[in-house]
Amino acid sequence: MAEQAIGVIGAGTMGSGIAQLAAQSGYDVIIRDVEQELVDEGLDRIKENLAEAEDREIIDDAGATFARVSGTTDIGVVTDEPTFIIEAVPEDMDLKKNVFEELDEHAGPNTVLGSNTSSLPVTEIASAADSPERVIGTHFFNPPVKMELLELITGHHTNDETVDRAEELAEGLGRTSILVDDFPGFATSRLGVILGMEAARMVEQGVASPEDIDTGMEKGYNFPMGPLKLGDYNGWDVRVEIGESLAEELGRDVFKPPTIVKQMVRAGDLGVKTGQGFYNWEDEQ
Ligand SMILES: NC(=O)c1ccc[n+]([C@@H]2O[C@H](COP(=O)([O-])OP(=O)(O)OC[C@H]3O[C@@H](n4cnc5c(N)ncnc54)[C@H](O)[C@@H]3O)[C@@H](O)[C@H]2O)c1
Repeated sequence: MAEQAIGVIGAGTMGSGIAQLAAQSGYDVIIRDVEQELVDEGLDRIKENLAEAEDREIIDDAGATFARVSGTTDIGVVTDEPTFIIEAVPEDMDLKKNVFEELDEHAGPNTVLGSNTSSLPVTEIASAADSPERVIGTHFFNPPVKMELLELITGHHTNDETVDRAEELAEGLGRTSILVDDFPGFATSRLGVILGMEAARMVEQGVASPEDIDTGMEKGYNFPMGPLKLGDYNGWDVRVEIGESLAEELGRDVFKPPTIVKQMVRAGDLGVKTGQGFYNWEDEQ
């Protein structure tokens, strides 16, 4: 089934980014948040980003693209037309389960339900739905319009049709998809977090400067961006949270954040978003 309309739950950073990507790819999109003000903020962000994309000649007509996007606070409206709905509410299991219970109740039987979780078990999120076979992890990267990967995560009950529909959607959105089983850290965070934590441990031990460690990986291993710079972009608070949860789930110390990272987080040096991480980003604010 080719999707015509996409529903997005949550109009925050990722929800608005996914909605923008879908609109740019030719889909009609309806985005839902809990308050009208939040819906409007999400829509404004999409409108601004589309105008910028037009200025940079990435799209032809920002107005026509934005006309494909609408917003609502009503669960009945967001589940009315779309046959693929992507949840992008905060990373909280109870919240996500409530959303999936509600979506499962309202959405028609042909609707696939995707979760943009970056670390929570998809199987547990899906357990809130009466039809867990139509639930799949659809993990986009930030910002969704620029990052080409879509990590698809199959829960214990996810069926083949759901996987096919998610892979078709990835193609429709111009993303490259990978298919991953529901293991802690999926395929990307599991490797990415180790690299970031180990690079930070190397700074702590005085092995080399952040610049030299990153340059080593960029020039020697052909990484487009070194692990410390990437951690600054992701935010070390988010990295610490994922690292600690993976250390516990997988029972491996290599995921544990070193003291230098914990101290940076305590001091509020989270990376690009606060202007300081392993690098200074004040000029980029
Ligand atoms: N930010 C990132 O870099 C990133 C990258 C990949 C994945 N993710 C994942 O994406 C998800 C969303 O993250 P975010 O950064 O966009 O969060 P965010 O806080 O920017 O946005 C979440 C939005 O969801 C809304 N919301 C809460 N409950 C809702 C409900 N019941 N119905 C509709 N909307 C509701 C909130 O009001 C908020 O506007 C999380 O699971 C996160 O782990 C984030």
